Amino acid sequence: MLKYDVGIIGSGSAGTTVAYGMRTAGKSVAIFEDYIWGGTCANMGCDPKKIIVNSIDVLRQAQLFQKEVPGQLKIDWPAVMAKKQKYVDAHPVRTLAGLTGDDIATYHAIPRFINADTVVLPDGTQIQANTWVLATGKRPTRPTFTGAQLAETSEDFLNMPTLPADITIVGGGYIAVEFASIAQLAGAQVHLLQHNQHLLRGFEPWLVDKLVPEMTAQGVDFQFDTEVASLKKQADRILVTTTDGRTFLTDKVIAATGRHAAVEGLDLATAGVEFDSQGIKVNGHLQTTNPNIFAAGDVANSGTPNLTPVAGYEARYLVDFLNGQTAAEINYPVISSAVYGHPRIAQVGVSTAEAKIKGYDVTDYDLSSWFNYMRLNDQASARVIKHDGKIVGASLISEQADEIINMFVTAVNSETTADDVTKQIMTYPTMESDLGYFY
Ligand SMILES: Cc1cc2nc3c(=O)[nH]c(=O)nc-3n(C[C@H](O)[C@H](O)[C@H](O)COP(=O)(O)OP(=O)(O)OC[C@H]3O[C@@H](n4cnc5c(N)ncnc54)[C@H](O)[C@@H]3O)c2cc1C
Ligand SMILES: NC(=O)c1ccc[n+]([C@@H]2O[C@H](COP(=O)([O-])OP(=O)(O)OC[C@H]3O[C@@H](n4cnc5c(N)ncnc54)[C@H](O)[C@@H]3O)[C@@H](O)[C@H]2O)c1
Repeated sequence: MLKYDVGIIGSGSAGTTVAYGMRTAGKSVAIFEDYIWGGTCANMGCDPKKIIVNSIDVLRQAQLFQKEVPGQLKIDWPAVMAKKQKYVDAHPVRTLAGLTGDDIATYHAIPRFINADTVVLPDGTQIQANTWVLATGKRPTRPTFTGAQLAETSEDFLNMPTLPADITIVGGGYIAVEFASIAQLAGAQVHLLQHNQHLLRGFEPWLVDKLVPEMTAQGVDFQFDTEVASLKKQADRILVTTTDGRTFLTDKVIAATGRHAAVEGLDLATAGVEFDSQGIKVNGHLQTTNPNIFAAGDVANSGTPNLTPVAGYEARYLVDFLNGQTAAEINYPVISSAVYGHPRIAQVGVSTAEAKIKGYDVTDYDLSSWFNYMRLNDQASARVIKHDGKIVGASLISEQADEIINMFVTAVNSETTADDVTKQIMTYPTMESDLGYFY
C-alpha cells in the first residue's frame, strides 16, 4: 500500500493550493484528478470566459464610441475560440508540470474510499493518507424536463466552434446572464428563460433593475416566470415547449440551472463524511464529519459563495491550520463578486437591505457625469454604504465595475477613512483616483 502525509482529491484552485502549501511545509503529498488538470476556473470557467468577454469588450467599446469612432466591428467567433483554446490547452500541461516538479505525486483517476483513511484506484492500487482534503468542486446540474439531454452545459458553451444564430439559455444566475451578454453582443439572438422573477439572486436588486433593461436594449429576450416543459429535436433545430404551452425553435439550448457538489464515486459514506447537494458538511476548521478529512472550495458547504478567490482563501487557511500555524476557526474577509456582462455589475460588503436594518448611510451616485466615466461614455451608477466615516459596502454598474469594486474591497477591509485617502497620491485620471469622492 502507498502512503502519504496528505491526499488531495481535485486539482482546481483549492486542491492545487493545498498541495503546494503542504509540500512546501515538507509533507509528502498526492493529488488526484479525474478530468482536466487545473480544475474548473482555468479550463472551463472564469479564465476562458474572461478571454471571450474581453473580445466582446472591444466591440462594446466601439459601440459606446460610435460617434467618435464610427463604423461597425464584428466578432470573429472562431478566432476568439482559437485564442481561448491556446490558453486552455496550455493550462493542464502547466499544472501537471508544476505539481510533478514540486515532487507531488499525481494520479489521474477517481479514488474510492474503502475505510476512514484509505482509497482504492480503479486499477486496484490502495493509497493511505494521514490527512485527506476533498476539493472536488461542483459540476453542472442537468435539468429534469423531457428532452433535457438536448440541453448543453456551460462547458459546451465555452467550446462552441461557431456561434449559433439563436441561443436559448435556461436559468437566471451568473452563468446565464454572462453567457447571454456574450452571445447577444457576439451576434446571436439570445432568449433567457428564468423560471421565476428572480434574476441574479444575491445581487443588489437595484443593480439587476438597471442591468435587465440595458441588456434588453441590446436585444436579449428575457422571459421571466417561464419554465421549460420539453425540448425536442426538429430537423437541425430544437423545439422548446414551455409549461404554459408556448413553443419556439432555437439552434442551441444551454442549461445554466446551477451546480451540485462533485462527490459521485468517492464513497464518502464509507469514510464517514456527510454531504448533501449543497456540498460537504464542514465545521469552522473546514473539517468534515471524519476528523482526518477536510474540504475546501466549491465542494465544501462553508456558507460562502462558490468563487475562485474563496476556494484559494479556504485552501490557504487549511494549509495554515494543518501545519499548526493557526488554531482559530476560518474567518472570512468581505467577499466581492461581479457578473461579467456588458455592463458589469459588482458588489462587496454591507448590502442595502442590511444597511436599512442597521441605520447606515446609503448614498447613490450617478457616475455618468463624473469625468472619468464621461470620457469613456460609461453610463455608470454606484451605491455606497457608509458608517462612522468609513465605507462598509458598495455596489456598482459600469463597464469597469469588476475592476473598480476592488478599490472598495480594500477600503472596506482596511477601514480606510477620507483622511487616509487624502494622504495618498494616485495616478490621475483613473477610476481609483475618485475614491475620495465617495466619502
Ligand atoms: C462557467 C463558469 C464561470 C465562472 N466564472 C467565475 C468567475 O468569473 N470568477 C470566480 O471567482 N469564479 C467563477 N466561477 C466559479 C469557479 O470556477 C469556482 O468557484 C472554482 O473553480 C472552485 O475551485 P475548486 O478548486 O473548489 O473546484 P474546481 O476548480 O471545480 O476543481 C475541482 C476539481 O476536482 C475534480 N474532481 C471532481 N470530482 C473528482 C473525483 N471524484 N476524483 C478526482 N477529481 C475530481 C474536477 O474535475 C476538478 O478538476 C465560474 C464557474 C463556472 C462554471
Ligand atoms: N462571475 C462569477 O464570479 C461567476 C460566473 C459564473 C459562475 N460563477 C459561480 O458558479 C456558480 C454556478 O453558476 P450558475 O449560474 O449555474 O448557478 P446559480 O446558482 O448562480 O444560478 C442558477 C439559476 O438557475 C435557476 N434555475 C434552477 N433550476 C432551474 C430550472 N429547472 N429551470 C430554470 N431555471 C432554473 C435558478 O433560479 C438560478 O437563477 C455560481 O453560483 C457562482 O458561484 C461565478
